[in-house]
Amino acid sequence: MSLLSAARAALRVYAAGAAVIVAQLLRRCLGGFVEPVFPPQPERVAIVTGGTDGIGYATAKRLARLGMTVIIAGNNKVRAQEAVKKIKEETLNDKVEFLYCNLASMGSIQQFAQAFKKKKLPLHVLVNNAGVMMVPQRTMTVDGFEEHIGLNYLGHFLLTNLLLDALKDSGRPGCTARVVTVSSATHYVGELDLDDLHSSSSYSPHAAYAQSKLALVLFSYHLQALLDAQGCPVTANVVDPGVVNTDLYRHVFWGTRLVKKIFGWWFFKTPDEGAWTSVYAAVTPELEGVGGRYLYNEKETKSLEVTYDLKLQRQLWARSCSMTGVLDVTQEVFSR
Ligand SMILES: NC(=O)c1ccc[n+]([C@@H]2O[C@H](COP(=O)([O-])OP(=O)(O)OC[C@H]3O[C@@H](n4cnc5c(N)ncnc54)[C@H](O)[C@@H]3O)[C@@H](O)[C@H]2O)c1
Repeated sequence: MSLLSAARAALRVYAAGAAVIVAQLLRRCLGGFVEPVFPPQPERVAIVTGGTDGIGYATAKRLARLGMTVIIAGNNKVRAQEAVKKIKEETLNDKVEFLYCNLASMGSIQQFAQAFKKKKLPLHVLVNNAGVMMVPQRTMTVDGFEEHIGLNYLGHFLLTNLLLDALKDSGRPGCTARVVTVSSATHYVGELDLDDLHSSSSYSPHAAYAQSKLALVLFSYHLQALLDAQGCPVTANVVDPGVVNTDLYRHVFWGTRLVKKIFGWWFFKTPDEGAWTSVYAAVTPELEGVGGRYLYNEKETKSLEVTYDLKLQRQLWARSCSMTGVLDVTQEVFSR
């Protein structure tokens, strides 16, 4: 990627963020964000990736408050112990635990899935939330994938596929299991380079992040199409949390970090507000049996036009299967 294209990618990502911030500011001025109310979910089990911090922590806490059994999947044991203790204390729900899962390692994801299955628990909700943003230097995962596409996208692709049988076994018509995947408004400015998903020819942290978030939208839509074709009681939706005051911004330009520090309380959503759409997708009766939607501020909205391109969805799915060793059943399922 030339210097010019990298600058263009950065400008596009910042413009996407700025547009969301203006919309959030307007909403704050016009009455703010109204906390949604959800029904209790005492019998249901959820996994939340990246549930130790930020939006994931707020999501895990809200699900625990609704009475769910919550498993936090993450790669930071110390943060996880604190998070589990705090959630238990604040929600008075003891059914919260941590299971180690480094999404930047396919081996670790496989071990996580095995450890979860050993527990013989059902699985009703999988929240694919963890992520990294704008890592300055091109960094590789354990398996040699560029970190944004490897962790944010391929990690969740593999995890979801490994847990799909548990979700299918736990869902029932009228009470479907749900896959909730956290994307971002940056997907609107993302470009998918199927010939160079790992940015090996040149690297832009902004383009790499936006690409990973675009891939997650395409993934969710194709997953829903496969689930529909198989008649499975599982839905897959994708959520956009808005611009949220978390540590995700640790790598952004220092000027942006300064603005966030001073005005974050006003411009940004709180992590709790940022979690509402994930929780909505995970539990609201309004979405019973409804999948393949892009959700923002607890409402359906349109994602980038190219995300509805069925051929691109299939191509990305096939490429992801070959990179992660997942069996691609697309052809078989659609030719039945
Ligand atoms: N904060 C925002 O404004 C914003 C906007 C749009 C989308 N998002 C998305 O929301 C999600 C949560 O982000 P956040 O803002 O809460 O950021 P955060 O940095 O507070 O949390 C990210 C979480 O991901 C986990 N994680 C990172 N690397 C991991 C790995 N290798 N294995 C397992 N877990 C790992 C971290 O431990 C942490 O719990 C991300 O997918 C992000 O892209 C955030």
